Amino acid sequence: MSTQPKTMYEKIWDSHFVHQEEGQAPLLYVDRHLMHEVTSPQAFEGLKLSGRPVRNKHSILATLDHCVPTKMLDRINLPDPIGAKQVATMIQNCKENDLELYEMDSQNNGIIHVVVPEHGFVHPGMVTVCGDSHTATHGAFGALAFGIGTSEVEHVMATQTLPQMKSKTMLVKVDGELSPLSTAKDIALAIIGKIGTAGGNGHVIEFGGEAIRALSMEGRMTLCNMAIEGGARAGLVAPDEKTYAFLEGKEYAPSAEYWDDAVAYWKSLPSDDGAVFDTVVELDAAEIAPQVTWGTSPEQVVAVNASVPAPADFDTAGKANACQSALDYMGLEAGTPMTDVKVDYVFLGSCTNSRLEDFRAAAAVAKGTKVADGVTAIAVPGSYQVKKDAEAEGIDKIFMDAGWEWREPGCSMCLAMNGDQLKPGERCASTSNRNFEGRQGKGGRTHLVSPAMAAATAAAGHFVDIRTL
Ligand SMILES: CC(C)[C@H](C(=O)O)[C@@H](O)C(=O)O
Ligand code: SF4
Repeated sequence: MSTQPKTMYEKIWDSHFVHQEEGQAPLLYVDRHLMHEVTSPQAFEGLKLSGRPVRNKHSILATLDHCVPTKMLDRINLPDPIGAKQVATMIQNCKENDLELYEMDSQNNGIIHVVVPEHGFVHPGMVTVCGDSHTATHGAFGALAFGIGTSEVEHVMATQTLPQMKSKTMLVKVDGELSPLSTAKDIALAIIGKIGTAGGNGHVIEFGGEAIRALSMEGRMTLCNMAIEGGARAGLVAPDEKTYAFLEGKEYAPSAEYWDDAVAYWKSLPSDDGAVFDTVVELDAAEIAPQVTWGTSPEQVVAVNASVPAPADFDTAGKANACQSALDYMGLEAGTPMTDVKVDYVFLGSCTNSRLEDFRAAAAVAKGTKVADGVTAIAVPGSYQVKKDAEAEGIDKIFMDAGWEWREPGCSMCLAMNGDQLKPGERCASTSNRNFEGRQGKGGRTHLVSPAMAAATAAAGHFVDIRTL
């Protein structure tokens, strides 16, 4: 019997396909359902109105992250009434449905895409959904993980399935060796710079190649987190020894009794030799310099030693116009070296770059420095676990000695929903994933960078080519 070689996406798809009604989207089985306070209230409401119970409460893990202030006193008494309502509603909904929720004062609390891996909740081969676009993060484990809308959240809660059209497959192959000062964040930005924010439309991306295999699990999470910014439905990295080692012993990982069977199954998941992808993109890791975005879309990105581009540098009228409007919004002049661009704020955090590895990389650069005059720098761990681990290594002290603020976990200044935000016109070096207009506060200007780049920027007051430090 000859079997057609399959991609990892096709294998996960086939093993989760439940049914397809004539003329309708296929139904996929959902293994894991992640939740936060912003996108679930109407779903619970709908479920209640239709008198349906949650089908499998063990498939759900919830946290509070988006509306959560990162200053301790504000967490005790939430200053924003809308955020307070979302938080209270989430607590109530989880109580009523007997769901596990990492409340604000729990040592498990943090950003959903940071706490879920910490507990080993998502395993290779699982279909994982959440009412949040950065669910793609969990593709780092070789899980098919993607964001869904609120009505779909209700559908999954009620049925444990999701109507879903099959995506095309894209292989992004990054071979060669990354320079020690470039990171997974730089790979992600370089890929988006190459394919554009619509480049992955309609596709699930599998990241492969030597440079991806060489990444830590944290690095793979950073990369998959940003797959969505390249337009893809999801990002995937094949599971390997690093994946198994990361999961082993974690609370929701398979127990010792089932471990060998689980690993044997996970080993069957990587794309077969000869599997055909609809699209293939190749990059050379050695050519990826530390990146910094200059515009209002993640594809508007350059190497830190380059200059702000001009509309004439782009080959389509659409891109030239987008360049001009980005320059206007960002208050930048074409031709300015990126390293001359001064910042007011530095944000180290978000589900892209707020894990221990990110804090170590930033602390290595921040150590012995002082935040430049006029700059505010905040370090926001992705979870209490990260905070605790970082503090055990003295990382909090390194940042505070350098004049940074050391905060409680949450989405924080990744998006302006919790009190952490820029004032109009302020410019920020940010380790998050989106630099859209107003993303970090109305009129705020965001430049996306890696953690080490953020730390160097805080000390200098302007962007720095960390390769010259
Ligand atoms: C609030 C939520 C729906 C949103 C998302 O889907 O990504 C947020 O997490 C973001 O990063 O913009
Ligand atoms: S940290 Fe940012 S990108 Fe991640 S879930 Fe929160 S708001 Fe979304």
